[in-house]
Amino acid sequence: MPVARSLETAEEISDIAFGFMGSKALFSALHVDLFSLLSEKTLTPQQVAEESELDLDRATTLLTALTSLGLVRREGAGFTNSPAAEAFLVKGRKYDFGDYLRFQIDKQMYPFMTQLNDALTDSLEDDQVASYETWFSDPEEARLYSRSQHAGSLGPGRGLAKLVDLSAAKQLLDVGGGTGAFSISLCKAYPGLRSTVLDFPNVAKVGEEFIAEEGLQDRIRYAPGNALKDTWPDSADAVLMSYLFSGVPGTAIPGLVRKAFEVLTPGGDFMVHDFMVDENRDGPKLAALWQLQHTAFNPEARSITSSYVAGLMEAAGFTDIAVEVMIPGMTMLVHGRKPE
Ligand SMILES: Nc1ncnc2c1ncn2[C@@H]1O[C@H](CSCC[C@H]([NH3+])C(=O)O)[C@@H](O)[C@H]1O
Repeated sequence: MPVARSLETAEEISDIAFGFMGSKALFSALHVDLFSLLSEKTLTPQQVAEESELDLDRATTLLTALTSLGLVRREGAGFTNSPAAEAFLVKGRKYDFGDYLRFQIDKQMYPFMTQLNDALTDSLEDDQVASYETWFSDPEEARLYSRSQHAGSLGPGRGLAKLVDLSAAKQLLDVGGGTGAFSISLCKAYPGLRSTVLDFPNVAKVGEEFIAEEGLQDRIRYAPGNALKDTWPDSADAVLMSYLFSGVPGTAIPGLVRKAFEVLTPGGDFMVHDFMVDENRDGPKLAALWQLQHTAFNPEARSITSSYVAGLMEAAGFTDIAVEVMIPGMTMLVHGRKPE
C-alpha cells in the first residue's frame, strides 16, 4: 500500500495554499476559450488580446500564469498549448472536458468550497445549501450540474457494462440516477434491459431530454422523487447507486443497502459506484478531496471505503461481493448478488 507523502518544506505548503489560484487561472482561460484560440498555433499576447477581446496587460498576465502552470508553452515571443491542453481543453476534441470544468467545477463546486468552514463546524446558515434536495429545488442549478454530470458518466457507464454481467437482468433500478447516463450505457450494452431512474423532479426533466435524444424513452423511465423519503418501484433485478452515497447523510447509507436487498429479486445484482478512499485513509488524493467537497454542500456526508460498503452488503445478506477500480485514483465499484 502506498503511503501518502509527508511534507517537509514551507514551499510545499504554499503549493497547496495557493493551489486555488491555479484552478481559477484554468477556469478563466476556459471562460474566454483560450485553449481553442491557441490550438495548433502560436500567438503573441497582442494577437491573443485582439482575438479574445482581453486587454493586453490582462491577456499577458493570464498567459504568464498559464505558462507557469505548464498548461501553455512559450515559443519565442508567442504562446501555444501544452500537449495536455491541446488534447483535453480544446472545444470539439474527442476527450475535451473543458465544459465540465467550466460549468460544474468553476460555477458550482468552486463556490461551494467557500462554505466548507461553516459546513465543517456545523454553522451553515439556513439559506446555504446543505443537501442535494435544496440545491436542486432550483431548476437552473439542477440543469447546470446534471448536464455536466451526464457527459462525465457516459464513459464510466460503458466501463461498468464490462465489469458486471447483466445479461439475465430485465429491470434496472438506478437510484440517484441523475440524467440516466449509466442507464443509457447499460441499456445500450444489454438490449434486454429496461431501467427506472429515481431522482429529483428537476433532474428528471433534464434526463428525459437526454434519453429521448438516444431514442431510449421506451426503455428508460423516471420515478421522480427523493430516494430517502418516497416509495421505490416494487422490484428490480439489478440496482445501481452511482455517486449516491456521497450525496446523502452518512447515517442513511446502511438503510439504502438494506432497501436495495429488499427490492431485488433473488439472484439480482447490486452495484455501488462512488468516491472511496483506501482503508488506511492515506488517499487516493482525488477521492479524499471529492469526499471533502461533498461535505461542503452535504455536511452529514461520510468518508467511505470499499470495505465499509462491502461490510454493509454482507450484513444485508448479499453474497459474491467484489470490489473493482472504476476511475483510477478516484472511484471504486462494490457489487454483490442477492442469493437465489
Ligand atoms: N435523496 C435523494 N433522492 C434521489 N436522488 C438523489 C438523492 N440525493 C442525491 N440524489 C441524486 O444523486 C445524484 C448524484 S450525481 C450522480 C448521477 C448518476 N448516478 C451518475 O452517476 O451519473 C444527483 O442526480 C442527485 O440529484
